[in-house]
Amino acid sequence: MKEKQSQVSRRDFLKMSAVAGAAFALGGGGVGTVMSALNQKTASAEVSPASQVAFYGTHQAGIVTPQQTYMYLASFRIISKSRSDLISMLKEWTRFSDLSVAGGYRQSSGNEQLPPSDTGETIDLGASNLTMTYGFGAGFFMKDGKDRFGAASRKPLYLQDIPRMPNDHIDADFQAGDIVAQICADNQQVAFHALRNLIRLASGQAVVNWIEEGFISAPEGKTPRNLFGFKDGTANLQHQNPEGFNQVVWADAGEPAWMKGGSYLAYRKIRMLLEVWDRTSLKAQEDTFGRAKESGAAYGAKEEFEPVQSSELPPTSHVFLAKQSRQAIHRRAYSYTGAIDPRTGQLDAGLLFLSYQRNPQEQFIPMLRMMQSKDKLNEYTQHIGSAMYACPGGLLEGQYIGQALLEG
Ligand SMILES: C=CC1=C(C)c2cc3[nH]c(cc4nc(cc5[nH]c(cc1n2)c(C)c5CCC(=O)O)C(CCC(=O)O)=C4C)c(C)c3C=C
Ligand SMILES: [Fe+2]
Repeated sequence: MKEKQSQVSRRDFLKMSAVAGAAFALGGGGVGTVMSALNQKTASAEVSPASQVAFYGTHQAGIVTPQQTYMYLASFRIISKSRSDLISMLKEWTRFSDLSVAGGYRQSSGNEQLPPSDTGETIDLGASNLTMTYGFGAGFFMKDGKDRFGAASRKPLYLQDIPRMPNDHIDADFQAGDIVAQICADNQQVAFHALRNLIRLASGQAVVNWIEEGFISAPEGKTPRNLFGFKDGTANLQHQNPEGFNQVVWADAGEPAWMKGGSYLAYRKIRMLLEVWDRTSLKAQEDTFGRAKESGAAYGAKEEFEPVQSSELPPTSHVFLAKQSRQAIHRRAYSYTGAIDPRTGQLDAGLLFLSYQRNPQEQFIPMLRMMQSKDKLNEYTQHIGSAMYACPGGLLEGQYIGQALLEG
C-alpha cells in the first residue's frame, strides 16, 4: 500500500488552493479563473510513501485496498443547476484528494485577513493510508424526470435503487443522494479532515444528505470481528486475486466507457440488536452464522479458511443462504456506534455493510432478497439505510473525478 504521487500536481495545488480558499471565503465565483492564473509552486510536508495509497490508476483506491481502521461515508446532494459549476467542484475535489492522499495540506495565501486555506488538523499527521473513493447515485443521471447534467445517456447498466425488501426498516426520508464519498484512513483525524474539506469545497454546489462513521480493527493479517464478536470478511479471500477481482468486482463489458475498471457499491446500514444478541446462547449465535465464534471455522471444518460445506450448515444460517445464492461479492463493512436510542434505552450500533460487485442485479440483490426473507440473522438486525452507487474506474493524472462520465 504505497506509492508516489505527482509532486507537480500536489505542489501546484498547495498554492492554487490558497487562492481558491480566498475566493470561496469572499463569496466570489470564478474560482477556476483565479486558480488557472496561478503557477507558483509551494513545497509540501515530507510524508512517508509507506503510508500512501495511489489516487490514480486503473481502479479507484478504497475498493480492493486492504481495509483501513476508520471510514466516513458521506452522501451529497447536488444543489447547483450549473454543469460547469459542478465540474469546477469536481476539479476542486480531485486536487484536494490528490493532495490529501499524499499527506499534503493546503498552504495559506499569507493574507492574515483571510481564513486559512486548510483547516489544519492534519499538519504533521501524514497520509495514514487515506483513500477517497467516489460513486454516483441514480439521481445523478435523472431526477424528477430531468437530466440535470447531461449524463442520462451514460447511465450505467445496473444502477438502480435497491428495491424494498421484506424486512426493511428504512427511514422514509432516507435518500441515496447524487454522489457518495467513501473516505478511509488509519487515522480518524486524517479521514475527518478529508471529509470536512470536501464539504467545504462543495460550498454552494452540493450539500450533505448524511454522514456515517465506521471503524474496524484486527491484528495484522487477521480477519476483523463485527460487534457480534464474529470474524467478518473471511470469504473475501476466495476472490482476493486479480482474476477473482475481475470476476467479482470490476464492471463488465457492455457498460459505458467511464465504468471500465469501476464497480457498483451496495450500501446497507444495519442496526444490530446488541442487547438481544448478548442474551443469546453461544450455540444459537453460532447457528446464526454456521460458523464457530472463536475460530471462525465453518460448521464441519476446523479452521477459518477451510472450504464451507453447505450440507453441514443450518438451512437458515447466514452463510448457508449466502452460498445458496451462488454469487460472490466483495465485502468492505465497518462497525458503527451511535448514542442510546431514547425510545428504547438500547444501544444504537451495527454494521455499515458495503459490498462492491460488477453487477449488483445479479450478485447482490437476489442474495439480499433471500437473506431478508429467511436469514436467522434477521432476529438480531434491522436494515435502516440502503443505497446503490456506480463508482467510475480510476483516474489518470490530469483528469478530474467524473470527467469520463460528464464529458464521455
Ligand atoms: C446481502 C448481502 C449481505 C448482508 C446484508 C450481510 C450482512 C451481515 N453479515 C454479517 C456477518 C457475517 N457475514 C458473513 C458472511 C457473508 N455475508 C455475506 C453477505 C451479506 N452479509 C456473504 C456473501 C458472506 C460470505 C459467505 C460465504 O461465501 O462463505 C460472515 C461469515 C464470515 C465471512 O465470510 O465473513 C459473518 C460473520 C452481519 C453481522 C451482517 C449484518 C449486520
Ligand atoms: Fe454477511
